[in-house]
Parts: sequence; structure tokens; C-alpha cells
Amino acid sequence: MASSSYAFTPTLRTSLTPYPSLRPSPPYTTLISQSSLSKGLACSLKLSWASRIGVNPKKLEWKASSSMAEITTERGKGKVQVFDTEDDLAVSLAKYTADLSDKFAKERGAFTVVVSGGSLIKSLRKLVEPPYIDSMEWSKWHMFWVDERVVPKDHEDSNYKLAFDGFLSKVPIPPGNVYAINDALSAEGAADDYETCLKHLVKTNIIDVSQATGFPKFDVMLLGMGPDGHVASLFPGHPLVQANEQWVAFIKDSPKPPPERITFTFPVINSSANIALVVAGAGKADVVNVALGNGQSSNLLPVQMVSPEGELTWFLDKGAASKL
Ligand SMILES: O=C1O[C@H](COP(=O)(O)O)[C@@H](O)[C@H](O)[C@H]1O
Repeated sequence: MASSSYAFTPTLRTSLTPYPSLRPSPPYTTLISQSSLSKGLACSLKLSWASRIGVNPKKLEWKASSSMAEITTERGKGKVQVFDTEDDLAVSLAKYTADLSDKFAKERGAFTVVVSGGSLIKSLRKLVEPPYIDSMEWSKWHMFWVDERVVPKDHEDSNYKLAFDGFLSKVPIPPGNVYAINDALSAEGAADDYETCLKHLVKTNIIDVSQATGFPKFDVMLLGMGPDGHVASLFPGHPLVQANEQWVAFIKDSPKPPPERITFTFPVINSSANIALVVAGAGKADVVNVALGNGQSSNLLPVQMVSPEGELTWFLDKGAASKL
């Protein structure tokens, strides 16, 4: 269980490179992508006219000419955007993230970004292309993981490796602002170490704090969802979904391999200023329908417990929204 103490571990001493144990492992190096403007970018950025469609998601109607529709949900479950293709979704997700980066870099001088693993990382691909690659204030970014598998950072199952290969290696975020878990520790140790790291960053005002809950308040969380409705490493029916004291918890019996992971708890997730739930593919349509439409589930799914202090925005492609 993660400690609630503010004491620093030896690996967390303050310096210009504050968390040696949390920094990328060799052989990783930072590269800047020279990739060119994607075909869909100019078109999809013009979609601010998005149609608002009724209060009943069942009445969602597709307009042949549109690449995106916006649904207002019955139960105030956030803003729901449905894109014709996953490519359109990725373009809009890049703009959403860039707008928040501008806002928080101006307001706070730092932008704290939490990512999940899984398919989300692929959907961030437009951020590493023009115009964002050149215009974003990458030096203000501070990157965190909502969950991580307890494996070495160069292991195929590592969420850090996934993000590094698909995103981090292509943008100039200072390595000292990338807070990977300490992969030399046990699951318990890694959760404790990560929570201590977050506490230090709250104390030094890099991470904001929720006045309402006292939990860390990240500027944005970019999250995926599993086909069973799990978010982070919070799985349906697992007692960890009820954890309400720790910031970072460990799990050793994850129903999805690998079994050992660490994860932010719901109080931390729900203290966020912004959450994007990014879901693509027809394989997740049933769960999307439970969360946003008329689908039923015997238990409340973790994704249904996502309810941030700030704004929740769903990014769905047509497949994921196909049962609404
Ligand atoms: O195991 C995990 O799965 C979820 C969902 O992944 P996806 O590939 O179905 O999008 C992911 O959000 C989480 O970070 C990861 O550890």
C-alpha cells in the first residue's frame, strides 16, 4: 500500500534531474519527428460546427456530410463526440490536448498530462506532427502514467515503452519531466515510490491540488478503456475500484495480464481538471452503450465511475458508438 507520508525516499531527492529512478532507461534517446502534415488535419480542425443532437442517445443520427457529431447525454455524463473514423478522432484529440497545453502553460507555467497505456497511445499520433510538433510548449509538459505494469521499462508489456516508442521519443519533453515508475521495485514499492513522487510534485506546485478533495489535480488525463469497461488498472468487480485513501495502489491479480501493476485510484482520477476518454472500435460498443446509452450491466463498471471535478470529454469513433 502506498504511504501517506511526505518523507522522501533516497531515490526522490530534489535536483535538476529530480527523479533519477523515474527517468527513462537507456537505450532510449529523444528524437524529433520530421513527419509531414497529415491528410486529414486541415479538414477535421474545421469541425467546430458540430451538430448537437437531442438528449436521448438512441436518437443519434448520422449526417452523411459530417465527420463528427456531438451528443448531449441524458445523465450529464460529459461531452460526447463521435467521429466518422479513428483518424478524425486522432486529429481532434490532438487539438484538444494542444488547447489545454496552451491554457495551462499560460496559467500555471506547467502542464501535467497523465496517459494510459493501450490503444490510447496510437490515437496521440497527430500530436507528433505539424503543427503541434513545432508549436507546442513541450518544455512545460510533465508526463505521468495512470497505470503501469510492473515490468522493466524496455519490456513489451510496459506502458512506458509503449508511450516512449509511439510518442515520447518524437517530442522534446525534457527527460526530467517524464515520471515513469521505478522498475527496480516490487509492485508495493513502485506504488509507494510513485505516490511519494506525486506528493513531492504537489508540494513544489508542479502538480495542482484539488481544493475539494485534497488529492492531486492533474491538468488532463488521456485515458483509454478496455472492452470490459476497465480504466487504468481498475477492473470490474475488483476491490481496488473502491480504494479511497491511497493516491497510487498496486494490484497483483489483474485479470488482464500482466498480473502485477500499479494504478491511480479513483479519487485521484476524479480530481482531474480534464479527462478525455478515448474509445475506438466496435469491440467496445456494448460497454460504451452501458456507460452512455441504454445498455445494462449487473455491476457499475469502472468506466461509469469516471466523473472528474472538471470536464469529461468522450472521443468515440463510429464503431465504438455503433450501439448508441
Ligand atoms: O491494460 C490496460 O488496458 C487499458 C485498455 O487498453 P486498450 O488497448 O483496450 O485501449 C489501458 O487503458 C490501460 O492503461 C492498460 O494498462
